[in-house]
Amino acid sequence: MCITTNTAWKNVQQHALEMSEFHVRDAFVEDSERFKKYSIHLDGLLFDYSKQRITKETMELLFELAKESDLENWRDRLFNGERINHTEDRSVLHTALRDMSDDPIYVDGKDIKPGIDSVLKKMEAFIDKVHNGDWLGFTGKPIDTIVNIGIGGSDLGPKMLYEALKPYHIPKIKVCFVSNLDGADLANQITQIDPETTLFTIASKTFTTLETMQNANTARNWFLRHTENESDIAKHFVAISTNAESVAEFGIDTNNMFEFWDWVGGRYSLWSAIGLPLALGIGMHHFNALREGAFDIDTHFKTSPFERNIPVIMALIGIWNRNFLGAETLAILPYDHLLKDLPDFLQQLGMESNGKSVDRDGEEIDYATGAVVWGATGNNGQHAFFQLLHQSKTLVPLDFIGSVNSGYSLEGHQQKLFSNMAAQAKALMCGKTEEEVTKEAKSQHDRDIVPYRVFDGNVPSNMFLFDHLTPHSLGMLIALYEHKVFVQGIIWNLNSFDQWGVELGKKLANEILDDLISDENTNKHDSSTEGLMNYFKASFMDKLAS
Ligand SMILES: O=P(O)(O)OC[C@H]1O[C@](O)(CO)[C@@H](O)[C@@H]1O
Repeated sequence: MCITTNTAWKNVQQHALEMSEFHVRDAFVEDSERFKKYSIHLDGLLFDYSKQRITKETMELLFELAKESDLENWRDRLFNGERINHTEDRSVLHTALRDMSDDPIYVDGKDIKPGIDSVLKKMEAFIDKVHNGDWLGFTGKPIDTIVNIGIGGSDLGPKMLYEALKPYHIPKIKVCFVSNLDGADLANQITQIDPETTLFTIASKTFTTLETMQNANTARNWFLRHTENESDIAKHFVAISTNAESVAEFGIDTNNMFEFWDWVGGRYSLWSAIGLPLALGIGMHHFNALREGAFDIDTHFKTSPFERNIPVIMALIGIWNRNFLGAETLAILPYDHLLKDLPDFLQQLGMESNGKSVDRDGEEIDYATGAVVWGATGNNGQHAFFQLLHQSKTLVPLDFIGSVNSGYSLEGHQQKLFSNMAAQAKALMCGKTEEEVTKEAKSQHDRDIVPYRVFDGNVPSNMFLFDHLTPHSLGMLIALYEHKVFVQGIIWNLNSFDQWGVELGKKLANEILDDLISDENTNKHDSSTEGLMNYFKASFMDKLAS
């Protein structure tokens, strides 16, 4: 099935040509109701998409596109646990992990809800023990530091949320995250922790990931340098995985393993036991509030008509910008310091899911898919990269994310922060015409530099404005993006839940490592790689020798 030959796709394409002269600034002048028409208020969240380059007709055509892709049916298949991740032959059921209803959810004829509940209960009991000081380290001291070792989906979500929920931190527990294979990451953490009071959570769906296994082994060796008794590992290492066999092989008692399942994708796993370090850091009740926020969005996604369905609208606007206006990237700009790691999290979610070039049927596609997702806290970005957003010829759609109220009460900050976010969105939309700049000129110099001060504007943005940043609202936010990515995958006719593109590099890294540590020159690789390896070998040996 080639989606670009479908009627709905062609209609949007034709419409995009007709929209070439459209400017959002003018659309607001022509329609005083525009903000109201293109914003949705849902449970403490204002989603405003009025600054997108869209009209009523654009949205109607995009909704048609969604219908033509059979989205409703795919949505049901997702929630019902069908094996829609066909290349890995798996269901995709992260939504089951936060399902607060009493309804069963079946995989292979078996209700998975009791298993989910049992792991949640195990997490809760464990967290209680740690928080109450009943889980003791090898010298009898209670645990006060958690070090999570994991990477990708086994790191980014819990880490981002732990930072984002700083006002909710349990004061006596500190949670750190180690992900990078570079020894600098673990080494820096190790200098700050006490083996007697530290608990390592080794988080890996597969329990084979090179980075995580290397860091976990190094952590275990470091720990064993402080105790003679190997059985003390049980008091300081727990595992979060789907792979009990490898966990046992590593030396962690499987009683200290928090299980999850192959129907949870890595980048969608924070709702599972992968959330354990987060729940240890903020408390199980706040972790549950996060799950509830996501469940509310699942319900919204399942039941709202497309015209009022936030993730569907987010997805369609993303497709409009990517495929019909030619935008190659999407910038995520949190105007909330605590959300500084959100762009990294959304980067994996969007790019690992939809960075594909064959469709569900394995056919090469001729249209653009996942945008490059990037970003940083908006206020800092203003003084770094916003120049390009305002005045270059590259179109960069933006998602602004902020909250009305802050978890901190420093006077004067919050209103100024909001003013900056609103000002940037406005400047990017309205721009500044030559006429306006000329009118303001007071001197000959001012008149000479008019062209440098003109802004085209018309830069499309979404605004996500929360009343408060809470576990519940963050659960909503993440679920919105998850479903957005899902909808886009359906319209692009992709499998959003595999990630074969990361395999080749992993395999080659192992091959290169084998050759790097061998004394012989194998000359197996291309000459560029050989050149690099030889340079590394020579310099590395020199260092060891010196
Ligand atoms: O949890 P694991 O199995 O260690 O995998 C970590 C990450 O590695 C990836 O497989 C990509 O390399 C991600 O999809 C995943 O989140």
